[in-house]
Amino acid sequence: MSPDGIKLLKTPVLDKSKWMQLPRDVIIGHDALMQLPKVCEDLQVSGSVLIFSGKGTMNVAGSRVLSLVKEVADAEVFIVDKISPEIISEAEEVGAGVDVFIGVGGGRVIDTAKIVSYNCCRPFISVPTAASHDGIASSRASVPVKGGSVSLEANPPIALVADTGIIAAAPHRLLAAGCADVISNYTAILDWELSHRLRGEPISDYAMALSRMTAEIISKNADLIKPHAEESAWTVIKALLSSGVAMSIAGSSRPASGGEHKFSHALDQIAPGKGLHGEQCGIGSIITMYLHGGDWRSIRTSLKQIGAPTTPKEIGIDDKSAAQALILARSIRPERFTILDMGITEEVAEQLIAMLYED
Ligand SMILES: NC(=O)C1=CN([C@@H]2O[C@H](COP(=O)(O)OP(=O)(O)OC[C@H]3O[C@@H](n4cnc5c(N)ncnc54)[C@H](O)[C@@H]3O)[C@@H](O)[C@H]2O)C=CC1
Ligand SMILES: O=C(CO)COP(=O)(O)O
Ligand SMILES: [Zn+2]
Repeated sequence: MSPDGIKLLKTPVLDKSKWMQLPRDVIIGHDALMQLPKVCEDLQVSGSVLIFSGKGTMNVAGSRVLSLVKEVADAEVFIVDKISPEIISEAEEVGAGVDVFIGVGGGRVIDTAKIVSYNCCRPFISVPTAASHDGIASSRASVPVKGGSVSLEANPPIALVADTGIIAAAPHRLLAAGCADVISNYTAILDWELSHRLRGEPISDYAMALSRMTAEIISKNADLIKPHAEESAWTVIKALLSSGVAMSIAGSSRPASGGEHKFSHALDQIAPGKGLHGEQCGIGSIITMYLHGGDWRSIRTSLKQIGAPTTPKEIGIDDKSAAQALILARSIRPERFTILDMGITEEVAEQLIAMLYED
């Protein structure tokens, strides 16, 4: 039985075999970056290292990572200014023959490092500079493609090095987005259960339980998530790690990505560069929780307490575009069945967006 008492169909176990990959070394804390040479030693990293970083995150942490890694190996830098299949191919050419990859930055940098590492069959180390997304330790990489987005199998990091000093110093908007990405697990799970009931899609009770528990921890502690506090960075990083592990257990992003994520991917098409991934997922989650008949107001309250946006207007997106994204969502990854795939008319989409502004 599922926690809500619903009888769930099980996949036959006899012919089942599963390979889960999880991070080996996890270092979270103040000045964790300084542990990098030791981590490299522990993992027997020597030879050549390619560091992926962004233009901004190079200054935040990339340069320090470069000099620390140079103590134990030859290291070069590849700057990732966006994630795309073309950039990934280019990075793979540069990375051919490299022993280890390190991703230092936000979600796009880390996903690039992760997918290149997988395609080059070499390990990667994740060094998030912000707690803005739950891909810091997952085994999936999200890549935008023409007309949508794909979730690709990738290497989870062999090590996660999360420096809470750096993460706490990042703009609060990024931390709040990470919390929203995790809170949206509530509706991702509801969508997964819906697809299980309607389509017979296999589910994982463990991945669901871990994902739900992670969302609960962030929601319950919403009033304790404060800007630029290292304790808050700790709490959120642990949640992002555990949400990533849920994805690795499931072997897909299903426990952490449902209709609210399809809505976010649709917004990336309709209004690119406005909201952060987690912010968009949080707004989507209020809507899909309403459609599931759940407590959408409490999702909204938690997001507000944390300082995450709850309306399209707050992220510079007009309501009409947001309503269009609710409709477009079903054409993104149609194989991922969610509540947004059940048919939403233009009129209903507009009403759902208007609801976000209600007291
Ligand atoms: N693979 C997975 O399982 C998952 C992947 N994702 C993907 O991750 C991406 C979203 O990640 P985000 O980090 O929100 O976006 P992002 O990588 O675009 O970063 C957002 C912005 O924050 C900046 N930034 C990062 N650290 C900073 C710091 N310390 N100080 C100042 N600025 C800093 C970046 O330079 C960038 O401008 C999306 O592409 C999404 O699809 C999201 C969740 C899970
Ligand atoms: O963002 C994710 C989980 O938070 C997973 O990404 P996808 O929506 O690309 O599968
Ligand atoms: Zn997400």
